[in-house]
Amino acid sequence: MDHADLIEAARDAREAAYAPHSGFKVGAAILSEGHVHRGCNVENVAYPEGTCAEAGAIAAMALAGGRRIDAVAVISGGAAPVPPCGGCRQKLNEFAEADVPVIMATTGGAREETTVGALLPGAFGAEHMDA
Ligand SMILES: O=c1ccn([C@H]2C[C@H](O)[C@@H](CO)O2)c(=O)[nH]1
Ligand SMILES: [Zn+2]
Repeated sequence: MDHADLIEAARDAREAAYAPHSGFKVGAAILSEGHVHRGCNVENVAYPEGTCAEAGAIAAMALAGGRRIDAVAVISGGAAPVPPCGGCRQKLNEFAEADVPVIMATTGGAREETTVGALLPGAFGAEHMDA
């Protein structure tokens, strides 16, 4: 499973996005121990209740028993690749090491790559809970 395949999985998930309020469809795919888990954004007329594609993919991973993120791909339809929102950065950090790649793509073919650690420097983690 290379990054191009993970982007294709995210592209497929994006087709299922429910985004009548923003019109902005997003798909995400997580590689976890050889398995791919996908998610799409699901909006709500009560806008804050909408959920991101990344959150959906994390939920799918957890349901399947996955507890480790090895790579993430996110795809959207705008001109520039979209990075995960702040809340999703924290959600990803729960299951990913700092060096885990995050590939951000557009349906038009643009592509950027960063890491979970670069997206959330100084993250609050379990180590901060030590008594
Ligand atoms: O990384 C992102 C950024 C935005 N969105 C969604 C949330 C909302 O439904 C729409 C516009 O913000 O895009 C995601 O799913 N993932
Ligand atoms: Zn988000």
